[in-house]
Amino acid sequence: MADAEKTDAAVSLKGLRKTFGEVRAVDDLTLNIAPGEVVALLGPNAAGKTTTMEMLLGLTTPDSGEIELFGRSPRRAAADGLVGAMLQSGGFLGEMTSREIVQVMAAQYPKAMKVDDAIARAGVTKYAKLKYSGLSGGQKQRTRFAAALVCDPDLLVLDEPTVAMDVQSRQEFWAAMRDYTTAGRTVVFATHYLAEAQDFADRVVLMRHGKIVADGSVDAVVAKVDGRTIRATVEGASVELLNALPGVGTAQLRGEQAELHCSDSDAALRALLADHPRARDISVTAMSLEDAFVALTADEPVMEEV
Ligand SMILES: Nc1ncnc2c1ncn2[C@@H]1O[C@H](COP(=O)(O)OP(=O)(O)OP(=O)(O)O)[C@@H](O)[C@H]1O
Repeated sequence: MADAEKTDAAVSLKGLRKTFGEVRAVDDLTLNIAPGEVVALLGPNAAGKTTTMEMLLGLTTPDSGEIELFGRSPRRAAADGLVGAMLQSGGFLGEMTSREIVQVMAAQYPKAMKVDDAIARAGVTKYAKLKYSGLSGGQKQRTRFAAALVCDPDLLVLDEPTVAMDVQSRQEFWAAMRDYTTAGRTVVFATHYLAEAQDFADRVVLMRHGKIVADGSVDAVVAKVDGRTIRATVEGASVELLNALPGVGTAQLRGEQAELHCSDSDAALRALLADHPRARDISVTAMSLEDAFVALTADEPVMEEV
């Protein structure tokens, strides 16, 4: 990205590296996020998502590289109330009520929103007077959300925000987030729920081994992986032979259920039917975000036989 554009970025990460002993958690990562973008950080376990977010927030120091949030250092941006965060690590004092927790956060910022507004937006009102230690996992998550929101930040950083929430809580959470982002705020969130990325993010950044392997809209990321998926019930097939079919990239076989990720699904289907004329329940589908995720983050071609 050009320098002129970079200074306008909500988030600018340049050449970030972080190692823990032998592990390269984040490996030369460069990423610019414009104000108003909602970005999902995706990747398998240990891809480096949390480490990236912790560096972005100034909680971990990179070995090398540069970080700017709205043209400021992460600590300056946080002190100025520009950033709200909801992380997996760290907790609150169990003896405090949700309301007290949000109040304490609000007291740190001169331009914080009203405590009751943050509590209402995060859906905490009903149990705001209960002690944090007695809350369910999902209620704790919502309290953290209220605490992140109360400084009325321009940038929200959320690490697996809905992890302990039930389906209804999750829906309410994303509805609250939509309200928040319609005002043009920037959000970076990590999730293992690809549907959340699909429904909510303008842009997905897919990480693997500390590097970015795909970056763009869901459609653009899915389009990075050629082809379609053929699913069929096939008797007497072997995964090696399915993998050897023309047009097949990777094949999985679970019992008689074959799943072929294809670069040329027409050629693959013709060959499959030639070899297995009794193949049945055949479907051919375009790649999903999940297919693209697997294809782009797998260490080895997926070859499973059960
Ligand atoms: N404080 C630490 N000490 C040692 N190793 C660490 C530390 N923090 C992270 N790592 C390692 O760095 C790598 C990246 O971890 P990170 O938590 O950033 O991944 P992640 O993508 O957030 O994973 P997950 O989806 O499981 O939350 C992992 O191999 C992890 O074990």
